[in-house]
Amino acid sequence: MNKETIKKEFSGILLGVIAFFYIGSLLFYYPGDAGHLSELRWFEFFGRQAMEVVGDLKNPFGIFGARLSDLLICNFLGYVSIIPGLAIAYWGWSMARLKSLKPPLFFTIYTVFMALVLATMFGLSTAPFGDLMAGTVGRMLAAFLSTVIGFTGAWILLIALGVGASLIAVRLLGEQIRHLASSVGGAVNAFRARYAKRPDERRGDRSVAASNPRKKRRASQSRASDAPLSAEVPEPVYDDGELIMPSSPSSMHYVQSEPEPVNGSEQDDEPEITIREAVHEKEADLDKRRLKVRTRDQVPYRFPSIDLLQRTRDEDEYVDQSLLDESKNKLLEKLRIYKIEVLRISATVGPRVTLFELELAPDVKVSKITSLENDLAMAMAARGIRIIAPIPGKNAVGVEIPHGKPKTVWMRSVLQVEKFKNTRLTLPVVLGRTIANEVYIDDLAAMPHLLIAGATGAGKSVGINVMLTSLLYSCSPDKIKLVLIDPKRVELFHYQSLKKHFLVKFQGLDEQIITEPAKAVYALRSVVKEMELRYMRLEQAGVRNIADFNRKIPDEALPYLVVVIDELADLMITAGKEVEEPITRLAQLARAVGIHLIVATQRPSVDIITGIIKANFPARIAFQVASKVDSRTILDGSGADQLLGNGDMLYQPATQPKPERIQCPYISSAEVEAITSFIGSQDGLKQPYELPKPDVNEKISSFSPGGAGDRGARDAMFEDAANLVVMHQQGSVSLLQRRLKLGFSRAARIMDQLEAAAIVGAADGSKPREVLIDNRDSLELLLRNIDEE
Ligand SMILES: Nc1ncnc2c1ncn2[C@@H]1O[C@H](COP(=O)(O)OP(=O)(O)OP(=O)(O)O)[C@@H](O)[C@H]1O
Repeated sequence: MNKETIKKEFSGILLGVIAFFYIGSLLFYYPGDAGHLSELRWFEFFGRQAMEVVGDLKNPFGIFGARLSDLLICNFLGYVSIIPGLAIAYWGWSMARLKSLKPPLFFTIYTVFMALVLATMFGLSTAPFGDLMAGTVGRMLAAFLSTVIGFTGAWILLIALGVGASLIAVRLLGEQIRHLASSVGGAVNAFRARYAKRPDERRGDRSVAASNPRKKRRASQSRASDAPLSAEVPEPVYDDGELIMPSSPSSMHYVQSEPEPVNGSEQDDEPEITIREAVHEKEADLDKRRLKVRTRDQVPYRFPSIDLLQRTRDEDEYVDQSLLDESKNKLLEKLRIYKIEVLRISATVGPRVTLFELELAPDVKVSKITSLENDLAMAMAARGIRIIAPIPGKNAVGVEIPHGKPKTVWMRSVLQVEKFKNTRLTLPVVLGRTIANEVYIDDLAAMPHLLIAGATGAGKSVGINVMLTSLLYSCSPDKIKLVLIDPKRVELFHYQSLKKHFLVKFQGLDEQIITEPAKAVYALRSVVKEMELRYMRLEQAGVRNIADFNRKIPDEALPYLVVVIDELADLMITAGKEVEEPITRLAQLARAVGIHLIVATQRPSVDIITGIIKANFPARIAFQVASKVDSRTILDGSGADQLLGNGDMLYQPATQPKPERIQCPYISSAEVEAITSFIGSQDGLKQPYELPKPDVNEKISSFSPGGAGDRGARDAMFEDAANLVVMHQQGSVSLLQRRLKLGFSRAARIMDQLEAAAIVGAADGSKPREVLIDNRDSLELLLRNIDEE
């Protein structure tokens, strides 16, 4: 339990005690106590006289209780003053259960309002208890209303106000009230179930549990299997150690329907669920930073204000316990059928899915649970179930289950955080919120290129807009330039307004956003040429990368180039190799000179995302895809086929073993337009950033450095092979065969060339060769040096 939780629980308990004291004092109000209190001054609680007075008081809550009740009942709202005491209790409950504090706030307003209405009603009545119920304030309000709108008018108005307020309260608080009722009901049922058992049964349970807690669980499992219902449940069948799904429809029936508890103790055996607290990102006003800057050519530039993004209401953090319990029960029920014993369970409620972390009994094989993915999805009648077995770095298995209350993550909310405002990343791109509600920001410069795939409508274009918007909010036009290639013609046209600030200009082309495949090839070759020229400049300056160059010669600082291709398939179908070659070249070499690619496709098939493209894009995002095969193509594993669409995504950074589930924020076209128009309305830069003309006649691969000093003899795949070997740190011929789809003799020949270029060591029998180059930066330098020899 962390400090924050302890603090909240303590405040909750304190408020509960205050509510008890408040309500109790008023309930035990005794009119005669006022006479005794008049002997004391109002602040006198101690001393001999106070002790004597306490002895005479009838109110069991002492001097303070008697005074409080006298003040509120006689001078304020009479007995009706008790009602706001319920709100204090509700505050306490919400605090202790770590719930959102909005419902208690509504409830407080409602109870105070209703207390005023009821007190006035009692003030209007002529009943003998009217005075005590209404108090002075109630009487005054009643007198005022009956004077202004008459006796009948006052009643009509008060009834209308009371009914109206109650209807609004039921709308706003209905779910919470139901939940509160179900929590109380659940506790009562559990209590009744326990004590409904015969005393000898209870004794039996206790003795089993006392001797061995695990036996207790087994005992209840065997009781469950003795019940008539379990006759319908087929035993899971194993074939050669593999679990086979039971085919009997009756098993489905059993799972779908709520199983009758066999007896009261069935519920007791379920592990308690711990709800993990969501991460509370520290908010920060993005507009409270230096918004006005001067570009290098002394043109004033103003960053877009955060107010250009819609001010959307924060969604409630309220965790619907009943939905959570429902999912947990279904999950545990299913696992119980397959005899998978769970020791502990915790839940993290994310924007779209809940992650249940299950700690399994030591004798349960992890593979047993992974094989249940489809089965669980069917049992829960839900899409989007994903099993992470095990969760990296944890002694637990994760099961992600969509919850019934999906929340939209808004762009504004992910940018207005301290993490983004104070980021030190070179090219910060916000990707969304994790299941723990944390804002996930990554550095495009470190990725260093990003491949995005997802079925149509899954959220790729929104995702690209989110990334570009993050860059526009964090980088000035001096720092980044954009190369936008949009074969679909409709996705990136809003960025046309950035032409005077962020879009590059291609020599020989009029457009700044490229839409035709032939021009896309030209544009990509221009970028390759730019890369070559940048390498030359880096070399002249004697530095290794763009960051060092910009530090060394700030007056000639090079901007980072972000190349976005929204939709690769359209280009690959029409231009094939001509597109693949420059993309591969850039992906392999461009990082050091500050050129980064974001490539998206809705067709993650092997003819679009070729082995060579994939090998050079270690960071990948998968939105929802149609099939497991597509998921494997993009992520090398399943999972993306189980996503929910609308920005639900898996991000696989180059440095992590397993992808992370993130909900991409939503940004509308209108918001993108507002931002780009705002930038476009400012004075443009004096000089556009111009990319050089490509050497159209020269084949792209002519930039390939080869091995052994003999350029002509080098294989065309030499450089790809070098990158692959360095990336995997494994000098094996079979790796080249597999990843580059080469025959053995060609792969072996390339391996010899790599040895001649001192990229790998000499052959040592059947062992993989030693890789002599540690990282891609060193490889890039080496390749350039060999090329010049
Ligand atoms: N992060 C998100 N949050 C909420 N809704 C989203 C999100 N992303 C996308 N959507 C919804 O899905 C719709 C389609 O999204 P988008 O245009 O990004 O899909 P796409 O993958 O680019 O499709 P296509 O490949 O056909 O262009 C959006 O109009 C929006 O309604």
